[in-house]
Amino acid sequence: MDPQDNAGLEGKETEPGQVRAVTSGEGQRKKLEQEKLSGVVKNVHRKLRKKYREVGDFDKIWREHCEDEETLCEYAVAMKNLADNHWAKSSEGEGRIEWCRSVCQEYFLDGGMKKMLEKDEKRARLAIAMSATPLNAHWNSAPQNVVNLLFCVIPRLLVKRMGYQSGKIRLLDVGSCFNPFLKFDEFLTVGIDIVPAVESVYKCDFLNLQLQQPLQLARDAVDAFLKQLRSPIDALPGELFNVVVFSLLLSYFPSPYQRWICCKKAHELLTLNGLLLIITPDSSHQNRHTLMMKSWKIAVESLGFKRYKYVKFSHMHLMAFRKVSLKTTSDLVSRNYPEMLYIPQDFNYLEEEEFSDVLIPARSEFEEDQLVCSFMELPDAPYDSDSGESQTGSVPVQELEDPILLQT
Ligand SMILES: C[S@@+](CC[C@H](N)C(=O)[O-])C[C@H]1O[C@@H](n2cnc3c(N)ncnc32)[C@H](O)[C@@H]1O
Repeated sequence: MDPQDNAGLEGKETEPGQVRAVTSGEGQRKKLEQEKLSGVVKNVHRKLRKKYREVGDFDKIWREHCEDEETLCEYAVAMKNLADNHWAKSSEGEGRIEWCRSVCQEYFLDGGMKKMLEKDEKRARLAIAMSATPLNAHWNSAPQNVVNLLFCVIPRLLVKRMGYQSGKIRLLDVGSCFNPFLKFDEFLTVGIDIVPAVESVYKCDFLNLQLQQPLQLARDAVDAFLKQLRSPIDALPGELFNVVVFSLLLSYFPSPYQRWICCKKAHELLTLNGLLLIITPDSSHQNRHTLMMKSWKIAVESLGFKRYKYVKFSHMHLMAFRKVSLKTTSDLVSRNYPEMLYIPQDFNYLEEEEFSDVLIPARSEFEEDQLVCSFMELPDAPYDSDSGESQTGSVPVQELEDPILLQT
């Protein structure tokens, strides 16, 4: 052993109960390796952004990017190495995957979705009752067809449209890289990536994925369809998945428009009441980008989602959105929703630190707040939970967990 390695001992567990001495030399080597690997990843993102700023034509630079196999392979190897040897031990690394898993468990398996549906149903009943019965009218005098609608038709529709009822949760992991969800039994996982780092991930460019008509098949047949998929995937039927995951995917793209396209595709690929899970890196403190996250919420909800959970880890934001409507809002153009999916790096001409402890603030907080305020002048999306919930005085648990909502 290198004598230098004995300097500055750190404790590290090897087997339960046994503590091995690890040298600061080893720690230093690991740190350097991690820096080198995240440097590879960051460089790819930077280059893509730089090219986008210079050339402007995203389709062209994306084609060239996807053809640059050497760079992409280096990226995939670096990501896998980070995941296997560095992030796995940190709460953030494994934490984001565990968070996705626990949200899905609570929602699909422990009654979360049912609760949300009951809430939706109550709201729908109330809305119909308000519009169909004269003010102060007694329930007994409501016309028979309204009663029928309220108590027979809507509940049946809701059950039919639950999307997930039993069996494995069908999960699409976009930008999967090393297929972190494959190990969980409750999921039927489909991992896709432009450069898979492991064999179980299918090669697929999500931005150019063609969407087809939904399959009209029973659950088992849909599961069988997913199990027989082969690389590369160029097209998929709509309404196929119960969950779509974008873990550290959206910040890969240099413009908000590509992030928007991804969210729109996720909406089409999800069954009604399915979940879109978005994780995006941000090492600044919890409140630094509150308005940016509010802006994302409005943009994503305009597609027919409703935010269900939000949490901030030290280095990332984690959001869960439910698909609550088959339609997206019709007023997409005038409100410019795609632009609302911005990240600080979009404006940052000096390069930034994405996965590090400190995000270099290129714009002052004042400048950033000004920019976001221009978005905030827009009225809230139709499914804004802030307004509805607080009026009734009932504060559901998931809203309490949502620091952004509490602040606003
Ligand atoms: C930062 S890595 C995240 C990997 C993994 N999801 C995680 O959380 O650690 C981003 C991944 O997205 C992939 N990716 C980027 N654009 C994509 C696209 N259009 N379609 C599919 N995958 C894409 C990249 O190849 C890369 O593996």
